[in-house]
Amino acid sequence: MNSLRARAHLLFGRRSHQSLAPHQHLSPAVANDLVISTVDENSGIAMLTMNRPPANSLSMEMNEAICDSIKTIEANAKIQSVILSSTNPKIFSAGLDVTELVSPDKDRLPRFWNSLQQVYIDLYGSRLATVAAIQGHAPAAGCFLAMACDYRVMSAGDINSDTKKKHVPTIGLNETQLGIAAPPWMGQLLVRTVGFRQAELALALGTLFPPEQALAVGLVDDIVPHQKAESGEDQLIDLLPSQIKDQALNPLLQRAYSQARIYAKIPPQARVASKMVTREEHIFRMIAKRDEDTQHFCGFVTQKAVQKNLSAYVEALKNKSAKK
Ligand SMILES: CCCCCCCCCCCC/C=C/CC(=O)SCCNC(=O)CCNC(=O)[C@H](O)C(C)(C)COP(=O)(O)OP(=O)(O)OC[C@H]1O[C@@H](n2cnc3c(N)ncnc32)[C@H](O)[C@@H]1OP(=O)(O)O
Repeated sequence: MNSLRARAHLLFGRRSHQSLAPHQHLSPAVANDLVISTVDENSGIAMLTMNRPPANSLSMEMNEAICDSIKTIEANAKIQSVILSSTNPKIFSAGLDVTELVSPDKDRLPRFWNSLQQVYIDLYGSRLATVAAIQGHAPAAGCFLAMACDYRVMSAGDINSDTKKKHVPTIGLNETQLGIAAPPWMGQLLVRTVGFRQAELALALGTLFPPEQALAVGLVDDIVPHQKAESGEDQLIDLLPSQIKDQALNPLLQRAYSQARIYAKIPPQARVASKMVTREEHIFRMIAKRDEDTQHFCGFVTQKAVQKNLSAYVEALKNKSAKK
């Protein structure tokens, strides 16, 4: 147990981040614009709210802001749990910023990929208990963010009171639909989350699961109907950043908060040591294979056929948005 604790300290206590990250960090002020951090030392709970309109897509700067925010919260010994949420009520994260992938700058592309690897190392390997509050869509790397957390709660969707249209969020690794493959470590994370056969099917087909199906395969742990709650807790209200202060009666955030509180009450050494049991080898593998992974990614993405698919995909995204 002692040696396990020592190793837990090595991996989760000291930040691997500082010694490993081959990328520049943003100043906290900039990072705070992209990811808003709020903390409540009394409850031991923090909230990281992604705030990169329009879709919280993951640019290099966004990845760096996520890592910086985790690092800052981890440095506060009073905090044990963190909720990962979004200022956009319809999109948790649209995954990688696809504009990073099309006609990429050859110097930036590997740094961009390193920044995503760092999110894996820092979020999946965090000493904090992490709860994803998935209000809206979470495709591809958006799904990865959720899977890298310890617990996932997802909104069942809602009905627009004006148009009466139903909004149903979806989650999954849809890369094949873009003509690309999920990186091996992201695909393996899906295998560990939903099991081999479900992952094999979902990866090949690029399945985006609506909430009920996501729950059925184990991609999320809980789904929450949208009906507004009758009352909110003061502690949650205090934790919400001003951009989403009006969400105190949102049952999804309330559910995420209650789960964060459950985690915060578990003795941290025991919680962190048990988190290591399932995650340590995968974090170390990423660290060991980081350069190889970056080379594969850059080689794959810059292929002519892949660039053609990605360009067409970005064009279709823009056209879709313009038609609204
Ligand atoms: C040994 C073997 C080695 C093998 C090596 C293999 C290595 C693998 C290499 C490849 C790995 C690549 C990994 C990729 C992972 C990813 O994350 S790729 C990104 C995938 N994301 C998506 O497909 C999501 C695309 N977006 C949507 O589907 C929708 O936007 C939405 C469902 C999220 C939301 O829909 P809606 O609410 O209707 O909004 P929209 O009008 O569509 O979008 C609003 C706005 O946001 C912009 N946007 C959306 N998504 C992105 C994005 N991902 N990146 C950048 N921008 C995005 C969209 O263009 C609109 O913008 P404007 O209003 O036009 O400004």
